[in-house]
Amino acid sequence: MLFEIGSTIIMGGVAGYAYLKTSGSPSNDADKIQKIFANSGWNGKNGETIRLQRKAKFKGGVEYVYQIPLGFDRKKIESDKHILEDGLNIRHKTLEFNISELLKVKFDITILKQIKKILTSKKIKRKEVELSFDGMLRIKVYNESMQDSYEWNEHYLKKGTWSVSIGETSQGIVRHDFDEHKHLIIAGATGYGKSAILKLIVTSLVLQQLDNVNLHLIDLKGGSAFQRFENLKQTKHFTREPSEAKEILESIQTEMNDNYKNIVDQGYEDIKESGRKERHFIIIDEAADIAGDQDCMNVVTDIARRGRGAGYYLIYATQYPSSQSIPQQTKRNIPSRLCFVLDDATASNTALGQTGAEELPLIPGRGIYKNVKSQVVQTPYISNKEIQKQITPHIVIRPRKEKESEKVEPRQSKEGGSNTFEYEEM
Ligand SMILES: Nc1ncnc2c1ncn2[C@@H]1O[C@H](COP(=O)(O)OP(=O)(O)OP(=O)(O)O)[C@@H](O)[C@H]1O
Repeated sequence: MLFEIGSTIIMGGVAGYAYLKTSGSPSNDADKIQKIFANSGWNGKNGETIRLQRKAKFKGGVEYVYQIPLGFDRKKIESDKHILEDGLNIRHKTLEFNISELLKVKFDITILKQIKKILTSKKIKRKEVELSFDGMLRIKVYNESMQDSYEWNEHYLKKGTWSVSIGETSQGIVRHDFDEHKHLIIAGATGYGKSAILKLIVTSLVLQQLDNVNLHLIDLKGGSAFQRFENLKQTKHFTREPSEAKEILESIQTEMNDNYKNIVDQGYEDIKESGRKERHFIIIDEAADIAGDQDCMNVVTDIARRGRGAGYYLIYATQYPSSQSIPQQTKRNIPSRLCFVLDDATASNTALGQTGAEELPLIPGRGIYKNVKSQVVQTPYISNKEIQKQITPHIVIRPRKEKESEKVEPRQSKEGGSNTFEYEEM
């Protein structure tokens, strides 16, 4: 009996200690935000600071709404958002705390060691912050950070649409709707998820729009990320050679011009209004490799400018964002960006139009998706094995360089059947 009482007191004490040590009341965040702003010199021109107007709880966090003083530089806070996050996390860590683990503690001389081990082995949840401005400054403080990885599964698909799941946040899935926002620029240092998201986009488009999607894959990275898609019936062009890229781009441009003319001649504003179902995706991975070829870049710019009306959408990926690899005119026509971690603020500015990508944590798949607003996302990850499983039914056997006159009736592949292709990623 005495032992039971003793152990209950100890457990209660330990739980309380863990809570006090790691948690704070959410209302303190408002004070902390105010202090962080003051210490960071984020003031208006005459030194006035932000004023809290209201706060409201939402599922997963609290939103603070502030009045901002005149002359307030919002870009500065956006780029230095990490200071806000670090400040909010200094004494405000939450442990994933499970009482059942404490109940397993043995009452011997190692008890303190056991408890310390439990506490230190727990994953610390970091609070994340989202900023937005609509005349007021809105700061959303999330109680939990997003996971480091989200495995892809079929619930990410939105069949029959051009809306592709490209990210997870603690608030849910973020989608890029190609019929709404058209083209997309993807940038990021090597090894942080460019190829992975491109493969996910291609796989999603094929599964969502089997009969309507046309793929033009230009893979200049020297690897084999796109090779598994080469024999899809939806793949109209495929190359890994910069020398072939020009020919392919020019033939796409000719076809786009004809389609555009047809659509406009019939009195429609764009492909969506015309009711046509097919769309074309020109996907260029390592666009920097054709940036020096003015003819190629003229076509790229033309697709970025006029492709939206004809249903020709560009996905333009590079690991070296610079004014040469992403020309100004191309950038102007592609407001949507997905950016993984980059080396410095200059590269982030070029790719995203704002700094911040250089501050992203070094987690593959962690990026900033910028569309109407910019938000940090974790891209869902689809393994090569899963891609193979999903696309195998759509692979056809056909001669490598097929000419119109030589077209053979494609044979459909069966999953696991003799027509399956296996590729090793380089
Ligand atoms: N969204 C993700 N979630 C979890 N892990 C990921 C994600 N994206 C990529 N990875 C991991 O990072 C590795 C590198 O990703 P990926 O090949 O896409 O990088 P990359 O930016 O294309 O690099 P490179 O330019 O060198 O090819 C992958 O093999 C995978 O293990």
